Amino acid sequence: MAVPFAKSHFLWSFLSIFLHILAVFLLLLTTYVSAHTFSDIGSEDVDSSRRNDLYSEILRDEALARLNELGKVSDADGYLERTFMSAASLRAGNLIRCWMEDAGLTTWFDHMGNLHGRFEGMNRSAETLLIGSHLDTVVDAGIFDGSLGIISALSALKVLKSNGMLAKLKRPVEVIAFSDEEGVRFQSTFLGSAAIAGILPVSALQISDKSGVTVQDSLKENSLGITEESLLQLKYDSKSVWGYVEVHIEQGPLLEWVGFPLGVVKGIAGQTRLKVVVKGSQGHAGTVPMSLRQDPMAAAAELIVLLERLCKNPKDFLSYDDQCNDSTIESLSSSLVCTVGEISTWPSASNVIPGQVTFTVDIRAMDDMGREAVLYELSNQMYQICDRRSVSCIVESKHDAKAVVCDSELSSQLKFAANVALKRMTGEIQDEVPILMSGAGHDAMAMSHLSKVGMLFVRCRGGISHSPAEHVLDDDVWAAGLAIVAFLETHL
Ligand SMILES: NC(=O)N[C@H](N)C(=O)O
Repeated sequence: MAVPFAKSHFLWSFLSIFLHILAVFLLLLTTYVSAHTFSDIGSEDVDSSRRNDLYSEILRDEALARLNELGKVSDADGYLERTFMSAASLRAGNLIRCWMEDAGLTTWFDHMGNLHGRFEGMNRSAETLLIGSHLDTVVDAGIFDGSLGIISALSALKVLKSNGMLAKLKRPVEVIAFSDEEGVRFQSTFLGSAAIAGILPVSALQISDKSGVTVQDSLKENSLGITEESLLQLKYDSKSVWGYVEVHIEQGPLLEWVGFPLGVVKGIAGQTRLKVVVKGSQGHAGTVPMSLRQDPMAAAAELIVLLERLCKNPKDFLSYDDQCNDSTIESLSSSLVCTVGEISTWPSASNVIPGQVTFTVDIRAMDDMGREAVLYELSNQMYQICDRRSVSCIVESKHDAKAVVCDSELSSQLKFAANVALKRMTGEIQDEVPILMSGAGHDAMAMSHLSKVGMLFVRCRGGISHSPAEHVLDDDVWAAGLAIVAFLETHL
């Protein structure tokens, strides 16, 4: 009996050892196979595991709640208006400041009313990545113009804070909420970004608004005493800046047409703003014969129609001289736009021939030479009209910015980030992110004097902007935030 027992004991021992070896082998094999498989899939698999949680609470839900909250911070009842240094602008700044701190940033207001939020990252002496947009609005504005760029940057940084990556940023990142981009109060746009870029002349401090308050006074009223010296000190050292990035709603219909939530901006049209004052002879509407009138209103009407004619048909006058070649004329014709958006008369009564009419002129084109040629022609013909009508015309330049070409490398990085964001959202490789030109002006124009600039556009409904009807889809707000997260990840 003992022998079979010993035999079976031996067999059991053998079997047990064999099973142990097999188990260890299988374990090693599984470990090897899984390790091998993950390294093959790499980041794509990380993306798919994240797909269920792409920080939608922060990048979409909270961002939208903040955009709506900010959209209620207005100087007017019943519509949105926030102009440079107004009470609502200050309230908006304080609100954004809380959100900057919530994202882990150190904050301060500078002497031009810009709000800064900065995170030093792992190397505080490395060049800083600046991200920004503006907190001011036009009159009767939508809630996305400007605000979307600030909120999406803060949401993206908050995501990095929440997943522990903020501290791993290789360079300082600074978000700037610029105090003035629209130029509604003082007509001179980019007061905030131009100061930081070092291109705001000290004379800008003496520009007055309609009630005679100067830029300097408006800052002083809000305890931001600015002097010529402190203005000059606002300029950033270009060596300390890595680049400037801005997210903005497209304000045009192209992305909607092509069915894409995000686009990369290739360049921004140059722009000129003028104030035209036409002075005539004020009189009685019932007694002054038509032949004796020096009516600035009729003159202004003729000047406005002249502007429209020049801008609709630039070929008609540009082809007469040597200022532009065929391709310049072609590119000018496709991008030239001119607008008279504001007009006022004095004394403004139905039974009085006005004594004075003041109106604004806004001219934009991708081609600076062509825009200058339009200006030249306009002023020539304008003075002939004013002479013929015996009225005086004074033209004051309020703003002039040359067209800007965005940095190609930075644009490629933004394009990559946009593609990564859209892939993370949809799980699919998307078509190429569209490349667009911007007819609207942006702080990036001023910032291009300081560093390379890049911009991402976000689709808006019907291309509508500068209107309360401005609308961006919830998921497009999310896509913009995710694109900035993906862009920041390249700085980890
Ligand atoms: N993005 C904008 O709407 N910017 C301007 N202020 C503009 O006039 O284009």
